[in-house]
Amino acid sequence: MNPIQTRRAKILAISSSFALIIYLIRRYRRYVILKKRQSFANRQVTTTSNTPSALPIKKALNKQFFHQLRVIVRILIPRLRSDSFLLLITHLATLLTRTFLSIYIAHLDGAIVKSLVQRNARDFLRAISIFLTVALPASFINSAIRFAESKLALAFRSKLTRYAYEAYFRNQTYFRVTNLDSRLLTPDQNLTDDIETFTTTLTHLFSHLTKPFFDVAIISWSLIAMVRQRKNARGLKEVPAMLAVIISVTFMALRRLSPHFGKLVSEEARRRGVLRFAHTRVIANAEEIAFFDGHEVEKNWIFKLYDQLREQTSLIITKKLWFIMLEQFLMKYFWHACGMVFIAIPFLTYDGPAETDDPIGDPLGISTRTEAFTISKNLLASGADALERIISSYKEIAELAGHTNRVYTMLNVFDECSHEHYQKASVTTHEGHHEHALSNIKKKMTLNQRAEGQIIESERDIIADNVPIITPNGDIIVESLSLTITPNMHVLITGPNGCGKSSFFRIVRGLWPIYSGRLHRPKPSSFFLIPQRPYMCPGTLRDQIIYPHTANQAFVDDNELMEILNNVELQQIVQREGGLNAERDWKDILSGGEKQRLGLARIFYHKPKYALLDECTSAVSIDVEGKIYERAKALGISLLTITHRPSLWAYHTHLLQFDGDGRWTFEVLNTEKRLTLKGEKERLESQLAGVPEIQQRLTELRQLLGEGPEENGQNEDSDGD
Ligand SMILES: Nc1ncnc2c1ncn2[C@@H]1O[C@H](COP(=O)(O)OP(=O)(O)OP(=O)(O)O)[C@@H](O)[C@H]1O
Repeated sequence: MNPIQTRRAKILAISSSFALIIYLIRRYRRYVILKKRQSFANRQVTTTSNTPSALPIKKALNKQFFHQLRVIVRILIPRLRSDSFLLLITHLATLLTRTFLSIYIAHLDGAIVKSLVQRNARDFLRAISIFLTVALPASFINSAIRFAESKLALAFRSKLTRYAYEAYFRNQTYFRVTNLDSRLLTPDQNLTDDIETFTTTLTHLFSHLTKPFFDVAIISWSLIAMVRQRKNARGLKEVPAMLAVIISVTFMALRRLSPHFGKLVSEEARRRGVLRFAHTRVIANAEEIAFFDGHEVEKNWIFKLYDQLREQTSLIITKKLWFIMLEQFLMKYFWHACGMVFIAIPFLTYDGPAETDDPIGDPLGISTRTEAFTISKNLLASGADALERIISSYKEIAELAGHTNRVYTMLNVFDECSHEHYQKASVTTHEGHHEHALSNIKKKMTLNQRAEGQIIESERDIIADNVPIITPNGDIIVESLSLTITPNMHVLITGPNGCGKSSFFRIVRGLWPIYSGRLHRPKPSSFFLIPQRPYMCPGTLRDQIIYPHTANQAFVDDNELMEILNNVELQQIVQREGGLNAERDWKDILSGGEKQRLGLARIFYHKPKYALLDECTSAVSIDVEGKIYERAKALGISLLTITHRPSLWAYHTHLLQFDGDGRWTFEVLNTEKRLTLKGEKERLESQLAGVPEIQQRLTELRQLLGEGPEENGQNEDSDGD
């Protein structure tokens, strides 16, 4: 190296180190500021809104992102011999083959140009035929890359979906995430859209990053090999350092100016989920909305949600406009100019002998130079393209961080809910005001407290020992409940609305956690709940009766099924609907009373120890209701009934009464006495109901007779005198 070159290299090294130090200092200052802001924000947030969009993307892109990605990748590729790993290797192989083919084609292109400059028709035809021969496998490889990418995305999606569904349906997690936890607003969207978007983005990014890395490595090696051949050209040795500086400057500029795409797309996905949820609600409640002509309310709400989504999408599009412009300027035009300068260096600084293998046809070596130029230009263009993809994938990585966070949060919430660790935010309005104003609820438990009550499996009895009834929001409905229910009891449960009757069932069945005390109860299959609106599952009439069994698990034949339908006076629908194997949309084609009777048919099929009947005969006529109760009792099923109908009192032996203020009584039910008391109460009520009208008439009569309000007695007295 001559002294000028040495000085130049020193200046370059010092300035690069200086730039690096300044960059590191600025990054550190930025990190400190961000940390301060974050801790301040944490102090401000009172609710536990753990939605992925609330996470700062810078944080998500660092340690947290890599941790989350590692956890998910272990699910995607559980073993080296799994199908997803084999597909990954196939995908890598196609990408690598494509890179080698690109280099080969760049050289072939150079040979074609050289033969043209030399006016050598034979070489030209030979190069063209090789080009066409190579085009065939090259086209296949191009298509194979997409094929392998799509197959890999599908394999990843299937693995993750299977894993998530298993977790979702384990330990009643599907109930817990929506009822006992508030971290996932729309688990349906997490399970479908989010998984799909995540796996597609991941595989796309994988090929978008892997191929450019191969390209850069192999093209650099190719270019270096070409540089080595040009021993007489000056200024080529500085090219790698100059390249490094240009690439770092571009990367730093883009990173600094890049909007927070991860946070932006995560928020967009959240808003999309909320919009879809609103549509689902309209479909589920279409009949009620149509009855009230309430579509204006729904329409306005859905438009509002759509506008919020549109605003977010529009924001992303606008941010992308300026960012892509910057990207294009730096990586297309600026790099192109730099590339041309680098290519020009060996041509302009060459001072060796004439480069030609054909001193007669091309004494100045023009064809060789043109060939070298074409190859270098093609290689540099491919290299620049690869680098552009690596750098521009920064925003895709940021987006991937957003999707990763959503999927990871979903899996984490599923896992925690299945282990009874819940996080529930207090209910707030959009403005952030607390909405809870239940007048009859006296106390509120600290949210997110661990459920420390004991559940002990008993042989037959239900024994509650100081068990509180606490809603998932932390409202204490009953502070302590202690009672014993044995299978020969039939318990009537009454009390005002919202006093905790249905909640008692949820506690007994184990849907809500028990925060203290002890609950002895038989195994869950000993209970069968029939709600006011029984769930009609998809499938045949037979499936409705034996739910949740499937046809394969059914343990009764058709005659017995007809007998069961007879018990609920519903045998006529078999013929009407076309047999036990008829498939219908049962939710829509049956009347309210028929659905309730079909629901009740299930207890005659399953014959549980305890039937939990939650106002499930409100649409059934009183005589049929009575028959059903008698038949169920004859089968030895213990009935726990929530009802407001006195007609059902006669079928029960005990009464559990809540007063709505947290107090309760449990006693033997004396139906006759109770009916007498009720009759007397109703008589007095009807007498009292007439009193205001009598008083009103009396006032009118006094006015007509010209008597003052207090004159009545006195006047009569004076008349008499
Ligand atoms: N999933 C839930 N999350 C939070 N609070 C709930 C939930 N379900 C019910 N609650 C609250 O628990 C209280 C008791 O509800 P429950 O359903 O037990 O009432 P109920 O006595 O059966 O009333 P009704 O006669 O109207 O059916 C109510 O204040 C209700 O708002």
